[in-house]
Amino acid sequence: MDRQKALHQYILDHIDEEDPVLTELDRETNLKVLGARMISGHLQGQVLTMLAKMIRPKTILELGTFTGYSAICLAKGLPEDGKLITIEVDDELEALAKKYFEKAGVAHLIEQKIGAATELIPSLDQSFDLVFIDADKREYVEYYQLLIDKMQPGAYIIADNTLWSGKVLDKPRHDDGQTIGILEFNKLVKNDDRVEKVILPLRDGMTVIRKK
Ligand SMILES: C[S@@+](CC[C@H](N)C(=O)[O-])C[C@H]1O[C@@H](n2cnc3c(N)ncnc32)[C@H](O)[C@@H]1O
Repeated sequence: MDRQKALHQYILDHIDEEDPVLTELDRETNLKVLGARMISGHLQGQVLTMLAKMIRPKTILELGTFTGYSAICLAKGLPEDGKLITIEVDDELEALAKKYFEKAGVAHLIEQKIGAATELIPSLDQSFDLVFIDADKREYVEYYQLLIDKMQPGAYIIADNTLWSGKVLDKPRHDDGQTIGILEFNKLVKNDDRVEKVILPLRDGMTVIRKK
């Protein structure tokens, strides 16, 4: 085992164990769903739960449900009267995610919406204490622009994959819309004086943004 992998294993050995329901969800996702590597996984999931418990949101919006792993982790930080709305464009994932929301005992806290995030966000007539952006990398800038004005001071956005496998360091090919999207998003956030921001070098990079 190389040193990086050994350290990762050391971390896993010294944090809380994964909820067995999440282990089962991870396994079923890997067996049945294309693109299973997109799932958050134990370390990132645990960080999301911890951040949600620290931020203590009453309302959470997630863009990019996939099979529901991160939604469950975030919902664990909600109070009993809290609510998480999660948006996913692929309707074939809805039933699997719902099954695990029920198994994890958080279904009553979660509302699933099926459709494109940019079309659904404007129809949401509430503000959110925490937003987790994890949908189409080409659209991160648009998601941010649709959401940031509606957010209250002290509200947070967490954006996933902001280091994009290190591709942020290289000049992107002109047809690589995802890398271009992430680069533009990172630049926009860096230059936006309305927010405080930090990039956590966790997994594929996670930016934590706080509205001032
Ligand atoms: C990286 S995965 C999300 C992983 C999930 N948050 C987790 O941690 O398990 C991205 C998801 O966003 C969805 N997606 C892509 N474009 C979208 C869009 N325009 N609107 C809503 N969802 C979208 C994809 O279908 C995919 O399921």
